[in-house]
This record gives sequence, structure tokens and C-alpha cells, in this order.
Amino acid sequence: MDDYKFLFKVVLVGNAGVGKTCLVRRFTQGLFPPGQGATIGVDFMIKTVEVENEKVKLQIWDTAGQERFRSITQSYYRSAHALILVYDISCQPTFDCLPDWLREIEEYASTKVLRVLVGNKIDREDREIPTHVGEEFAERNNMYFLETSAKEAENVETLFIQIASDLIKQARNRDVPKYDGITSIDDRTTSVGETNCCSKIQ
Ligand SMILES: Nc1nc2c(ncn2[C@@H]2O[C@H](COP(=O)(O)OP(=O)(O)OP(=O)(O)O)[C@@H](O)[C@H]2O)c(=O)[nH]1
Repeated sequence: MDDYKFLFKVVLVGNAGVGKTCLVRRFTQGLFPPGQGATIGVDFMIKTVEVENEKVKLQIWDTAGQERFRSITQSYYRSAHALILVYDISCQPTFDCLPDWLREIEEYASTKVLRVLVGNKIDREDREIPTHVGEEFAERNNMYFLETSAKEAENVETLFIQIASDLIKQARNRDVPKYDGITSIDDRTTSVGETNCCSKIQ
């Protein structure tokens, strides 16, 4: 029953209140939960999807945005295959914190991690960050970019399916040397990082 070809770990990070939990719930359960409380530490959900005729199990880790949980959440970065950095398009401070988040990602995540920038809450009328500003930031920092609405289910499925598809491609490329009986050092998807530090985000 639990047959899947790939297992990928996807971790969401970003300031408190940007909608990380809602994005995960929308994708895994198809709902927009009312009165969602702040995440305490880290939560995770699993969803198996079929991408390119392959069954892919996504283990999605939803981290708390609040500063006081930072040392817990950092420890989840290092084994992530993909990191989704989320900001709220209607809240400038959440965008202004992105460089701090990137520093954190660089310190704790694998250098090979797939990094995706997401501007959430595009259903809101009070936008503060234009699309092109998010796009340029992503481009400068070698990240994929997508704008979403967890509320209206816009681009949420696309976000996770695209990540799964890219990770399959990466995994397949890394698999090639194995067919010759050679294990590439590139097979390592994680890197080592210490987890005690605090950067001022939020
Ligand atoms: N309008 C709108 N509101 C959203 C959207 N996504 C989340 N929200 C709201 O934003 C608030 C915070 O959402 P959460 O998903 O709890 O945010 P979070 O990033 O997980 O917050 P922490 O767990 O504290 O890190 C809630 O009131 C949600 O209803 C969206 O796409 N559109």
C-alpha cells in the first residue's frame, strides 16, 4: 500500500503569520482552516502524489515563524530536499526579513537544497510587494518564484507538484552513476550543520 518511488522532505520557513500552515493544509487536506493558531515548534504532514508516472511521497515540515522557536526549526533545515521561503505580499516586513532567512538557510541547509520563494495571500487587495519585486529577489538569489493564495487555492498544487517534479529530475541525475556500480558523492542530499544560533528575524 505504501509503495512510492521517491520520498522528499520539504520544509516551509518564513515569518510568523505569512500562511505556511495554511499552504500545507490546503495542499494536504484541501482546506483553508479558520482561526489557525501559530505553529509551535514544527509540525509535519505527508502527501503522496503522482508526478511523471512516479509515486512521490512528500514529507512536508511546517516550521514556526516565531523567533523563540528558531533553534528547534533550524535543525530541520539540513535534511531538507526543498525549502519553501514564504512571505506575505500584503506585509512589507515579511519581505524585508527575507535576507535574514536566506542567511539562515545558507548556514543550516544543504548547498544542494532546492530553494523556492513564495509570495502568499495574493487574494488580498492591500498588496504591498509588487510581483516583479518578488521575482527579482528570487532571480538574484537563484530561487524559483511563485505567488500563491492558500485561501483561494491558487498555485498551491502547482507549487508542490513543481517541487516534486524538479526533485525527481535531480534524483534521476544523481542516480545515473549508480547504474555503473559507482556511487557518486552527489548522492548525499544533506549536509552537516550545527543548530545552535539565533538570528534576528521577525
Ligand atoms: N487572505 C489570506 N489569508 C491567509 C492566507 N494564508 C493564510 N492566511 C491567514 O494568515 C494567518 C496566518 O496563517 P498561518 O498559516 O497560521 O501562518 P504561519 O506562517 O503558519 O504562522 P506561524 O505558524 O506563526 O509561523 C491566518 O489568519 C490565515 O487565515 C491567504 O492565502 N490569504
